[in-house]
Amino acid sequence: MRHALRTPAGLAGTALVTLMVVLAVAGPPIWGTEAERIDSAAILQGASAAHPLGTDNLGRDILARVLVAGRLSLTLALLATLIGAVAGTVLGALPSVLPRRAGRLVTGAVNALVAFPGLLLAMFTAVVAGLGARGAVLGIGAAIAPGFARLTQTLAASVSAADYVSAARMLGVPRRLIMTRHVLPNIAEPLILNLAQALGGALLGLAGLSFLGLGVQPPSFDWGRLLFDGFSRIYATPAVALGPAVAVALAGIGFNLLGDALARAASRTAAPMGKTDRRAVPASRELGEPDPEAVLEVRDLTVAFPGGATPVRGVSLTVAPGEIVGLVGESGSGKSLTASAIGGLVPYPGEVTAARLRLCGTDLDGLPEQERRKLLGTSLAMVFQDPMASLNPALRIGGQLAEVATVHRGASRAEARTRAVDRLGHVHIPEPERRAGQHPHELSGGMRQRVVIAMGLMGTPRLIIADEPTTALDVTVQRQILRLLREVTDETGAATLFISHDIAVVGELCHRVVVMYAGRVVEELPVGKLATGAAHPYTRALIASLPDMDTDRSLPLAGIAGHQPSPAEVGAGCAFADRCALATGRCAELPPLVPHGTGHRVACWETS
Ligand SMILES: Nc1ncnc2c1ncn2[C@@H]1O[C@H](COP(=O)(O)OP(=O)(O)OP(=O)(O)O)[C@@H](O)[C@H]1O
Repeated sequence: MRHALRTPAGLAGTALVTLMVVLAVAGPPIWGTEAERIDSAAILQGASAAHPLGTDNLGRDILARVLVAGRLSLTLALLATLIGAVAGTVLGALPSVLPRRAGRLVTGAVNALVAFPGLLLAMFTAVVAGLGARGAVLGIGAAIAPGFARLTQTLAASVSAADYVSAARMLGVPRRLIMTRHVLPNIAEPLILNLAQALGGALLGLAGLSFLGLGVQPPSFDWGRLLFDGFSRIYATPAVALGPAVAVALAGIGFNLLGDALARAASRTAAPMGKTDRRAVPASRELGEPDPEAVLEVRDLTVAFPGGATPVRGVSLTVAPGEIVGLVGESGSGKSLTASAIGGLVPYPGEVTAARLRLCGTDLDGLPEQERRKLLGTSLAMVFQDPMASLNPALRIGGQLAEVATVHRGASRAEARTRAVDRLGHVHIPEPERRAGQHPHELSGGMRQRVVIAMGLMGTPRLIIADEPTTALDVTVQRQILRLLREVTDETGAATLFISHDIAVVGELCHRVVVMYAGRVVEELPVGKLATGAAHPYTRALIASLPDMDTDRSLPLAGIAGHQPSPAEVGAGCAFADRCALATGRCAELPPLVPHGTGHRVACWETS
């Protein structure tokens, strides 16, 4: 930040803004009397030694008036900017809080206002609100608001994709609270930085309105008003108009330069905001027997996006209490979208359909929205890939954990905090009391992931969905987190859906493995059969590509030739056929997922 302010532009901006602020504070007490002193002997004079910028029609010194007018000009600009910023931020935040239809209406209105010329909007509002300083401030505020609204919407949209916002949504935190607690604090910095630039614009705008006679009215005067008064004499005695014009220009340039420098400094130092990694591709169809014991029961789950892409097609799976099921497949096979669909987190305009989607024996589909959120919030814990993105960087660890208990259990703040500290200890975080008072950036990656797991344990989760929870961690920490997941599953009896592209890790941790390819389940088998009993050519190829003790390290690792088709490319038959050595003409028809021994199912014409 300091570095950016030390650039020539930053220094010039800081100097000009400091000068304007000093002028606003010291101007009226020093030159106030001189600015108001009427001198009938010196009416309408040009520049002279006694009056460097001349005098007005009452013989008042224009230089003194310019120096005094700084206070009113800056105060009005500040007011207009604050009004515009607050109104704009509220407008920009509304779509995230309102129901979808009303939200779209507000977004449409903001878009229309952004397209409307700002000065016309200001003049229109100023005239409607009444001539004078109040009308001008409201007018300029109205002209500034759409820009802030658009900025808020854009920034909020980027933060809304963060995992910690998804987690809060899934926990059933009300939208209003998500906005004020998770989104606004994380977009406050760019919004505040934008204020400096907006202030420069407001100064120019207000001067413009006063110059047009729509702003400050006599006997008050700001720079715009002085410009208005001197303009008719500009050809005879230019100094009378140039004085206020230079003041407006310098102030406007100063605030813009400072705003630019601050924004540049922020963009250089800003930590990346949370991101979600959601790619997609097509999948498989099968209806197993209904399982009343299952914690999670998914039948024929499909996620489609407009334009024909269906990255998840007919996925069916169940997870029993205390069971860890691995959902494995290469990048883009639809694993994360399947998890998002279960958690109700598929982003708009994605459409989720399922013949059955049951959590803890309750049909999620038929449940009213509020109850669904409550059930998901209390029974489902989600652990995402990037723990930093899963935690709100602006909140302390303890506060984030406590939110779960206050939202769902109605716990008092003290109770919620005690439980948060207890849960942190439970996931083996040393000095949990101290850690609870820290922010996410003060913790290591592994510790953050433990915090995310602890957050899941704030409720009494029946299902834990861990989406690539160790991908962002180094190997040693990976092991610790995997051990912790196993421990938590054993202790709580929760069902765990463990998503990974790493079949070796899945083989170590899970009881059962579900293999996805291009949006479908192609094989489901007990982990014991993985090494030698896998039947689908894709599963076998995945296992064959794993290096072992006998692998010749001088040769490149074996891979699977070809690439997985994208959701838009998937045809009617087996999506793996193009890469499969066993493929025959029959593979043009979609193979169903059929039993292949105990607890084993496979979708392949050639091996089933
Ligand atoms: N919001 C979206 N709109 C359109 N397509 C999407 C969207 N989100 C995901 N997809 C598509 O869905 C497919 C599956 O994505 P998904 O994230 O579920 O894959 P994945 O198996 O979890 O991959 P990875 O292991 O890389 O996370 C991708 O090909 C992606 O293009």
